[in-house]
Amino acid sequence: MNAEDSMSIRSRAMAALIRATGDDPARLGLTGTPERAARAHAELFDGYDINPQALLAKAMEPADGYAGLVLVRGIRLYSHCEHHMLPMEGLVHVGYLPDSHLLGLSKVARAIEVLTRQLQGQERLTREIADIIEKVAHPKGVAVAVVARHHCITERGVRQTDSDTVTVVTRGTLDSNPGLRRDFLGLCGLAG
Ligand SMILES: Nc1nc2c(ncn2[C@@H]2O[C@H](COP(=O)(O)OP(=O)(O)OP(=O)(O)O)[C@@H](O)[C@H]2O)c(=O)[nH]1
Ligand SMILES: [Zn+2]
Repeated sequence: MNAEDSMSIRSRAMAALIRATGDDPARLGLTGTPERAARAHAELFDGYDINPQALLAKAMEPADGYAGLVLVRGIRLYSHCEHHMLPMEGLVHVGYLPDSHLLGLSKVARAIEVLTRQLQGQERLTREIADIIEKVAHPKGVAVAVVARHHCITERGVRQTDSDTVTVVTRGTLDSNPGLRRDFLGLCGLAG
């Protein structure tokens, strides 16, 4: 679908949603709202046309003797759950044990942002982040933890306002070596 078609579909959908809400998209305060909301929607879901793996691969460098754990902690997460299309927000922590190459630190956050600008499930997002790091850097181990609050849980439905969800994927030595796994969780503030 071309960009013009997709914006026109979004604008019409936003006007229909306003009507279904019980309001009138033609009233003064809502002038331009369907088009504005359509632009915001397109911006929040612009992760479909970018390849996160290619983005991550842009800034690789030789490990040059560094063989320790690399942790990129506290990457801001703002995404939308595929169940309700409501926001989920929180933090992503990424750790890997390099083999021959290091990843550009900013590219880790950039690649994650691409994945978050799609409809997501927290478990799938966690796995997809681990997948692309494995494919691009071929590290000895990789670990990804996501801590997120889902508005579908906190703001509606069961309304568990204090509940968050933690997901952890570990691969390679970060999975098989309990000490390394514990180090990762501890450095992320997730160990007992
Ligand atoms: N596993 C998983 N579940 C999620 C995620 N986001 C939302 N959900 C859940 O998806 C489920 C959808 O359940 P349904 O019964 O179809 O939807 P619902 O009637 O709106 O359910 P309630 O939220 O319980 O009111 C709910 O239990 C949500 O909490 C996620 O990222 N991962
Ligand atoms: Zn949801």
